[in-house]
Amino acid sequence: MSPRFDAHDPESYERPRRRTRPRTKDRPSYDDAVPARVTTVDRGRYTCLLDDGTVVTAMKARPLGRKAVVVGDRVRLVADTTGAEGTLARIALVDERTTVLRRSADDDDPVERVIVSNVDQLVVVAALADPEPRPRLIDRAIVAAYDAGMDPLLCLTKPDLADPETLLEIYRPLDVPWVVTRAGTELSDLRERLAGRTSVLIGHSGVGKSTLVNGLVPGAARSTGHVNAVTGRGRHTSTSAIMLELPGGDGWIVDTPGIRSFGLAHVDAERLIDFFPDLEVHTDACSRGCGHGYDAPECGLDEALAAGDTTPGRVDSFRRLLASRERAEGD
Ligand SMILES: Nc1nc2c(ncn2[C@@H]2O[C@H](COP(=O)(O)OP(=O)(O)OP(=O)(O)O)[C@@H](O)[C@H]2O)c(=O)[nH]1
Repeated sequence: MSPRFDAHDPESYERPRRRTRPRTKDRPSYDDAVPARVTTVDRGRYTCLLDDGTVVTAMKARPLGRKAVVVGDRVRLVADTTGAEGTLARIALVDERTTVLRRSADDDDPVERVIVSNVDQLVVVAALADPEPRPRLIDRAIVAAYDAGMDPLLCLTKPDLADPETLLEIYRPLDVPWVVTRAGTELSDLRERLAGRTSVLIGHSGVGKSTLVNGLVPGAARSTGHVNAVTGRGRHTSTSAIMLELPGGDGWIVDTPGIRSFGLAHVDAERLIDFFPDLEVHTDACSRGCGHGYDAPECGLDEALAAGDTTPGRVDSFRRLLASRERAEGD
């Protein structure tokens, strides 16, 4: 059996004897701890990148307890940080996160998962066909981005299979920037948007995210799958989030496993309308207390629909999301 503590464990040295001194809450200062960034997590092992490019494998130090450490976290490492084969560092501290992207499996799921931290742009990758685009999932992801204080970017893939125009008609009125990418091309529009930023890529399985990542970061070797002809779904070929530096040090991307749902249990139903700015402008004339839902009487959204100032698809997307959130909050 391996010992529970070793010489590097911050709690193990100068451990007071119980009878002579009361237990202190003071933690070691970690002055010598080495700053690093978590690039991927696999079964309790954290791959961390030091500022000088050294890749170090680490585990959590005991004082962190059950605190989650996620991809994107800026951490302080102690113990062996050489990165030499077979060595293991310890994550002693996690720096305060500037942003966190969370999602729950469903809107009423109390278990929230932090997917990634410290990113400033959320790239919603959606295929124009194979699998069919799912505007409601896209809308949810955009809401999640705004809620997390990140800038959304819509990235539409597989333009050789369907005309982007159909989907762009929905999203053009929003202020959400978009790019269209095709596998095997330069990806220059996307690169421009990613330059100098830290971006997380999310999207339903099979939309071509791994293909994009491989195009952006040569050598990333993200495995690509084939879309199942029957279900239209990818095979979930990517299993864990991973953070990669763009060539030339021009920013970072985080590739996440394909997702099927994007629960928003943490977003207040009342605030939802703020995340649909193209619809929000039509609610000025609504009476106080108007919830803008399906059954709201004399709602500005219905007037806008009647006047042709918005589309049924957009209003429906908002109202479905609202109904789902209200149901969850009423539980
Ligand atoms: N026609 C066409 N096919 C593409 C394009 N980009 C990717 N594909 C194909 O779409 C399939 C799925 O691509 P992946 O990159 O594996 O998709 P993913 O989103 O990473 O899927 P997961 O790994 O399951 O999350 C592959 O067969 C790709 O070759 C494109 O621009 N056009």
